[in-house]
Amino acid sequence: MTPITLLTGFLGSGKTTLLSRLLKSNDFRDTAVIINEFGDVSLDHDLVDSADETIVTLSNGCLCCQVSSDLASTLSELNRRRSAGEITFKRVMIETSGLADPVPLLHALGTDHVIAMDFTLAGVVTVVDAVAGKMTLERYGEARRQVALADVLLMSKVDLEEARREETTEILATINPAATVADACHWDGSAASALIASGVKATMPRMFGRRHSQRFSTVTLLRERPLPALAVPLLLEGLAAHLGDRLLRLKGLIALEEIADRPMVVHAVQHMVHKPEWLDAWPSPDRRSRIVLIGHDILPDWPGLLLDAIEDEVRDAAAASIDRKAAYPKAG
Ligand SMILES: Nc1nc2c(ncn2[C@@H]2O[C@H](COP(=O)(O)OP(=O)(O)OP(=O)(O)O)[C@@H](O)[C@H]2O)c(=O)[nH]1
Repeated sequence: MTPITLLTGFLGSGKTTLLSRLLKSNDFRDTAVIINEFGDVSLDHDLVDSADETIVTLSNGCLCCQVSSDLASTLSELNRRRSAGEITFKRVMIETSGLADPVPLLHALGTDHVIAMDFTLAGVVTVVDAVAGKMTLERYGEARRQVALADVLLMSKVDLEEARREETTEILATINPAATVADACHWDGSAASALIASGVKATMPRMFGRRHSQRFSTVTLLRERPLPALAVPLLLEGLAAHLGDRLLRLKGLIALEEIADRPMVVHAVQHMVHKPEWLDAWPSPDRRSRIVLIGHDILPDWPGLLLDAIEDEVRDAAAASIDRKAAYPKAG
């Protein structure tokens, strides 16, 4: 039987960051990964630095809404490829979308006979963002269910605001007192392997009604032409100022005019914009900038129009500055 670990946690809590780190450890070699993203353009696959052939992306929707068919067929296909000698793996990690309700996923893992023939649930790991955690848990039922069903709760971002640790620990204890709580940054490959080896089983939940407490939507911005660097902070500021609480998550892989060979990675989680990072190289031949926004009540065309306006303004300002320099009389 191949153990499956469910890695869950609300939007931007740090699932992909944890997964990337685990996959680099020796204990986690031979892991097949299924990544589910909410938007129709997937970025996490590009941000997890690991062997491509054992990573499967399920985008265009939330796994919990179409669970039994998609999950069973993905796991069957991984199994078929392993039997055919095309890939090897000893365990499976499923990174759910940040909006996934784990209940139908756990139900499918426990009851689907196709899955049950070869796979067994080894535990649920839920990442909780210590900075945004309190507000998220108060507002979103999805986040509370992810915490309630965890075997292990991993707190991320305590390095950003250590003062939130106690408050978040108390809230987690009220929702799920039985779970082990640890810091995400200290949770390494051997701790994860120990969980899998111990065979911790999430209690099989009863299926219950409404999966998403609100209507969430995604907006994707795609741009063929690299963006001027100054457009990026202006876009992030503009989105934050106008969307406020309606913007839950933004992530992007951006081609900049000034640094063409290395894509910039931007993340924002609710009101917090994380420091941008640069990948060493483009992960695929697709060099378009792609920015995904997830939230509610976002007019679908508006972020694109804002980006166009900012891009025009930045280019006009750069052109005007060049004109001014040319018109300035040279000394001597
Ligand atoms: N300082 C700090 N930043 C973190 C930590 N964990 C994650 N981040 C940052 O938080 C942002 C979101 O992290 P991801 O790993 O992409 O979050 P995710 O849960 O996979 O996001 P979704 O897939 O959109 O739900 C990134 O900028 C990470 O670098 C942490 O423990 N400390």
